[in-house]
Amino acid sequence: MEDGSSTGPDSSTDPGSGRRAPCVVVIGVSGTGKTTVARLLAERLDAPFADADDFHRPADIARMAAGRPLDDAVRRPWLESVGRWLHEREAEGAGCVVACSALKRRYRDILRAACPDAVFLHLTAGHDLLAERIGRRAGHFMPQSLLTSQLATLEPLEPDERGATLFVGQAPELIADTAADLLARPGEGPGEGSGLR
Ligand SMILES: Nc1ncnc2c1ncn2[C@@H]1O[C@H](COP(=O)(O)OP(=O)(O)OP(=O)(O)O)[C@@H](O)[C@H]1O
Ligand SMILES: O=C(O)[C@H](O)[C@@H](O)[C@H](O)[C@H](O)CO
Repeated sequence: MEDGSSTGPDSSTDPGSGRRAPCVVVIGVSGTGKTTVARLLAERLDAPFADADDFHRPADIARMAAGRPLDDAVRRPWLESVGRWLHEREAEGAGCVVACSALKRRYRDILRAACPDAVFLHLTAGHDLLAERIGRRAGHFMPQSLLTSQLATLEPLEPDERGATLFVGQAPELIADTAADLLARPGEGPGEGSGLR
């Protein structure tokens, strides 16, 4: 629609919907498939992808590999660096997808402070499915023994947090399709807990 107005959509706005390209944070405990699903979702959205594991200090990777969980103090600078990545991508306007555990509400607050429009997709599954997936995964620093601590630390999305929760029993491609669909229709989800808030 050409009306000569100077207040039309900027380069970050989907001309079809008038919405900005989303900045998505795929969250959840170890083994839920954050990296796998976030990568597929980024492809579907044609948006930049990052894995928050790549932002950890080597000493923190070594700590987790040795079976010692990170604590709030150690996670803060890591989350702030993930927040800077989100902030930069938001400024570029092409949307983005990052896989980042962001287990606690206050961790997500750090990311939201950097990127206020961030949408959180929480991937969930029960202990046994996750333990089985982590056990089968090769070449990753995260030991299965930290799953208990991850689940104990987890604070699910609260009602005022923008996002949705997806159970990960299906193939990763189907989960990414569902996520892309939810993002394309915010506010039209099938109901509390399953739609995008
Ligand atoms: N939906 C799925 N169905 C079956 N296997 C999956 C699914 N999603 C991921 N996997 C497999 O489960 C393992 C864990 O996936 P992934 O590394 O993506 O999880 P993650 O949440 O990023 O874990 P971490 O936080 O420990 O890095 C991988 O071997 C992956 O191939
Ligand atoms: O906050 C944390 O405890 C860490 O971010 C972990 O979640 C790991 O990085 C991840 O799960 C392993 O890949």
